[in-house]
Amino acid sequence: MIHARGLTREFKVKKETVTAVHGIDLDVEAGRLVAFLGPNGAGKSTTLRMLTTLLPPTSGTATVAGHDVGQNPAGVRARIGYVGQKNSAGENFLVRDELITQGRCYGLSTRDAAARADELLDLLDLVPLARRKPGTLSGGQRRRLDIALGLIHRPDLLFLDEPSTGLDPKSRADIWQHILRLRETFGTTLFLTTHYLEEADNMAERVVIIDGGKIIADGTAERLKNDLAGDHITITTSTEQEAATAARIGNGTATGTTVRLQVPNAAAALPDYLRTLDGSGIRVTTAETARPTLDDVFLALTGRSLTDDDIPA
Ligand SMILES: Nc1ncnc2c1ncn2[C@@H]1O[C@H](COP(=O)(O)OP(=O)(O)OP(=O)(O)O)[C@@H](O)[C@H]1O
Repeated sequence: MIHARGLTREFKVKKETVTAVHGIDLDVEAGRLVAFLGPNGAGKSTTLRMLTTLLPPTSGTATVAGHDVGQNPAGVRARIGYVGQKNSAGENFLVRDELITQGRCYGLSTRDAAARADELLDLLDLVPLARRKPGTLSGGQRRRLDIALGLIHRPDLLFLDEPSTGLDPKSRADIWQHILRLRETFGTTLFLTTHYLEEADNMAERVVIIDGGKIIADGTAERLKNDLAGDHITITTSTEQEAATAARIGNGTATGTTVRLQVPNAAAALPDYLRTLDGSGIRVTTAETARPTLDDVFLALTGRSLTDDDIPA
């Protein structure tokens, strides 16, 4: 569904050249749900804009939904949907009429556009709001309308830029339910950016991480966490001196009386570690194990946290 090779985009800023995206290779199979993650300025939006034909690449190629983005941008646009961060509905028409107008813009007959609008209103639980103006909808309802607008022409592939950002936790969960439902119903391939690592971890089948314009990790969240981050053991001791010794024994780090170690399998390693500490006369007051997060993956790869800059956790 997406095949990109050496995709690169440079921007000239005064006399300097900023390479926003640097030689990306990417293949996404039909029907997948892929989360595209990275810190601010990593190159996510620029990649999305190239794949959706909004921005020409400086070099490299991309075939999206069967068409080359450079040679046949109209062909690409006919087969993809794009839900940006800004609301795409206008203010003048009622919700259902917005959808019908969008369908007409894509060349559907009025009858087809109306049938499709009704199908999407139903799928996205917008039926009770069909006769309201978009300006009167809540943030979550508006986001659902944006998704419906992106789907009006039955695209094979839907790009979503931060679909859940700015919504309260309940609306975020609700948007995800709808995203999963539309995938089940239409088999649409979904490629989305998100700052919410937990959502990417729980929902996406595949996670692609970009940093400095380059893809630095690509795989299932489970595989990335197992291969690149590993589990954690955290213990506390009675004194800071004991913590320092326990950290040395376990090859970990001590902060005050807390010791943290990274191990491949924490549940298996913890009993041995506790026995060793006991043998060295160290009194452990608490012990716990934790599975890694996608942030641990990013930290292992770059030495930085994905949540360092103003990204919500
Ligand atoms: N039109 C432009 N002119 C100059 N530089 C740009 C332009 N668009 C993007 N950049 C730069 O390219 C880099 C990548 O930006 P991009 O918007 O793709 O990042 P992002 O990962 O989407 O970030 P965010 O999460 O903050 O939206 C950044 O350094 C940005 O400043």
